[in-house]
Amino acid sequence: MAAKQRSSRKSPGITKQTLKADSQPNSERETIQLGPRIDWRRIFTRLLMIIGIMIVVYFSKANKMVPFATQKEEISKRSVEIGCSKDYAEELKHFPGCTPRKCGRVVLDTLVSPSEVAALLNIAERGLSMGGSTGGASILDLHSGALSHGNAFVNIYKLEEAKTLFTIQDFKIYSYVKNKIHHAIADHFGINRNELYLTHPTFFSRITPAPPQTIHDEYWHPHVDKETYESFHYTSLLYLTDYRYHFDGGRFIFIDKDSNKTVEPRAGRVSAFTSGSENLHYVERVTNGTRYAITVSFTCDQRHAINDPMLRK
Ligand SMILES: O=C(O)CCC(=O)C(=O)O
Ligand SMILES: [Fe+2]
Repeated sequence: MAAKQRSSRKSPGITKQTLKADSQPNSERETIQLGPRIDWRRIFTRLLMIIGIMIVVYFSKANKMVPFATQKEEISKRSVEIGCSKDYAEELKHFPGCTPRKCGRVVLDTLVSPSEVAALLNIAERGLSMGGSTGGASILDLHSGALSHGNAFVNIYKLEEAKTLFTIQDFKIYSYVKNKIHHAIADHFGINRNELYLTHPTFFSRITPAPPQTIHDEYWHPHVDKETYESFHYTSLLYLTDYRYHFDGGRFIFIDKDSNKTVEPRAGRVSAFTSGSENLHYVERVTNGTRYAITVSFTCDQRHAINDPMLRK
């Protein structure tokens, strides 16, 4: 009876031979067990722990912020080359002299002078004072006239009160700086400048911490410029205010596999990069102050070229 009870309680790892041995005296029974028992529970727990550690290491690496350009340093030129994504395959056939073959990023802090930055910031402030988004992100596009206004856009050139807002000098400086950026991009990426064109949208941006009201206020989503704006081949940003002095948050972040790379806005800093998925990026939410920048965009496709803006009477 006792033996029967024991056999009904048998557990994994106990062999026929052990059961037979049950009938032996206690001291002998212990030594007769066959081989070590496999503790599956322990193995499973260890495995879970290892997987957990691997996940933590992976994500901590992916979220690690490595500065590419801090606000404090003045960088005459800093660049990094990155393998081009496949995004350009088709365009390489159509625009061989312009489509990126050498992809990457470049930061130039001395291309645009402080007085040019001051003049451009002044244009942005004047223009945006005529409108502005109810949410945190406002734009002013001098080419099309688009100006954020409440939860929508108006044409600044149709606003009576904006008729005398801009001068010829404003447009001159805007085009002059744009041309410098155009040349610098062509030089850096080794392409023919005559086959590279300014494209839409090229615009001033103003970002504040105000809560978003529409999708246009949500600038912080990771994106690829070439997907958001189809015509883009090269994106550049000219920052007009300084990270940590004029605003908090608002750093530009490249999302790379190994770690993220940050570009801290600095007045006069030009940050240019190829617009494909090799340069997935986002802008951190601005938590304090006001951030001003200009997005200056370039295409290799002449059908998407835009002209310099002109004073309208
Ligand atoms: O303002 C910036 O730093 C970047 C904005 C941006 O990513 C965009 O307009 O696509
Ligand atoms: Fe972007």
